[in-house]
Amino acid sequence: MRYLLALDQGTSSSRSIVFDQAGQVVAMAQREFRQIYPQPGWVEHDPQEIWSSQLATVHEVLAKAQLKASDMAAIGITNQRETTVVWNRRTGEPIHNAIVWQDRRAEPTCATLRSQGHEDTVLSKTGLRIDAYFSGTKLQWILDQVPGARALAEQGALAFGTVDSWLIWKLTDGRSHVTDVSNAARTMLFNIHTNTWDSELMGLLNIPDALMPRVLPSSAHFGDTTAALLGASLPIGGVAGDQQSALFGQACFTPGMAKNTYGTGCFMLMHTGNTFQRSQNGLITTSAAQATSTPQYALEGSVFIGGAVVQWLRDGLRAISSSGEVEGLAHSVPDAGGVMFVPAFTGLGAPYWEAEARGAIVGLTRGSTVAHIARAALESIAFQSAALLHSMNRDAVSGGGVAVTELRVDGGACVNDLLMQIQADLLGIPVVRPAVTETTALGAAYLAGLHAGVYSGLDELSQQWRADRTFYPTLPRDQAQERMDRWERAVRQATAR
Ligand SMILES: Nc1ncnc2c1ncn2[C@@H]1O[C@H](COP(=O)(O)OP(=O)(O)O)[C@@H](O)[C@H]1O
Ligand SMILES: O=P(O)(O)OC[C@H](O)CO
Repeated sequence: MRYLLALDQGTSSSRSIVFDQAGQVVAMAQREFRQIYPQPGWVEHDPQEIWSSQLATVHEVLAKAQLKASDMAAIGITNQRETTVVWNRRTGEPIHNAIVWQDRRAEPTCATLRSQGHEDTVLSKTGLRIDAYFSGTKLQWILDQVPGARALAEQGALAFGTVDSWLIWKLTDGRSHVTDVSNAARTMLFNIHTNTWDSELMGLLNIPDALMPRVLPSSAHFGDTTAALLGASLPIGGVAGDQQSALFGQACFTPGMAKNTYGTGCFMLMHTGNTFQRSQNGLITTSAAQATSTPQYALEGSVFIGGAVVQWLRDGLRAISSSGEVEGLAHSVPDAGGVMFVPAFTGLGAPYWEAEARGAIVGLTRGSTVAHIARAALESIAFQSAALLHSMNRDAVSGGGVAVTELRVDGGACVNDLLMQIQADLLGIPVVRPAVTETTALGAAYLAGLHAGVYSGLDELSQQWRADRTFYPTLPRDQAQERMDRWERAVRQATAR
């Protein structure tokens, strides 16, 4: 039996999972690490804690699985995306904390870039909107604000990386400074047509070339771990940003295949094959994980408040004492009784892009109960996701592609059967929950396994994918449309100024 070791470095925890060749979880280990909030709107991580927590989980998972490093055919890495690390090549020391994807400090720089009219250039080359979310302006901030950083960068003394690059540097003791296309695509510095760092964008943000990692397909030889670290040297054969990795782990390899991850927020990605599909409907275009050197693309949209609305019911409203209780409470009423909940706690993401919107609960009557609010909260996750999928379908079909025929789901909230049924009813297509819901880590394991020759190709992986449960739509389409219309009216109320 050949095993694969996946390192899943997420925003709130580092995890490691050992998979067997059939893609089943053998063992898992997880460690949380510190979230650092130096100012409102700023979010940082200590790169050394990212590394030490990740390494601890690797040792722990091997012990739990009762396996040795030498039993692993390869390592796959998947990671929180956009988070930016800069370190000194000689000492290996970071020169600043990692600036996390959620951090908004670079917004003024982005506003300037937008006012200078660079939006179309950025969008056409990178598929992205100009936003502080992406790495480029975070990197620029570090070079401008850390004393001496720019001069060191120009001399070639510093290295930039997203979290995958940082982990690979540590795993290989500085011998590999690399990343993969799906992570590079999140920097706003990478041309996703040519798969190269873009000199015009690098110039626009004033980023010296010498900082940048080498970019490889997502299934490739990224380096070998130092033998002393794990007791044997292991090849790193797969790397992908976590959302693209989940798309891969869900075996969504062809145009029109899509997945939605229901976590704190929701991330929906739809594969568009080797076609760069520019969105007319508020989505972004990104590189999908690439098993070969042929570029692969996806449309992506995110919902800021997904499962987090359930956390708010628990911690803010104190209507439930654990997230799992929401299903029973919402099930205790046949519908939301006309209540609509728009959880725009931090504005609304795609496809609305309403940064100033705030949460609203509308349609309350004297008969409304906390159960109706709980049901409306669950529905809000499904409404926001449906709005994303509708935008994707419009983009895909207008670009000559195909609409989504089933939605594959994962993430912490996909265990909620009621939510999944509401989702299928709104979308009018089956919603499919896989047997293995650790799809993010599985994607990285698959990418590594392909490179190590554990798998023959994508067909084998497609055949390996198994559904746990399929939720079929039961609601007549006109009623689903009427619900979406009421949702859109509620969104307009929440965004009215
Ligand atoms: N049964 C459930 N129904 C709805 N939401 C749930 C349920 N269980 C967990 N959640 C939500 O799922 C989220 C956690 O999912 P997870 O994938 O671990 O998130 P993340 O990776 O973003 O930390 C939380 O916001 C939690 O409220
Ligand atoms: O770490 P996660 O799962 O919250 O994912 C973060 C995303 O990659 C941000 O783009």
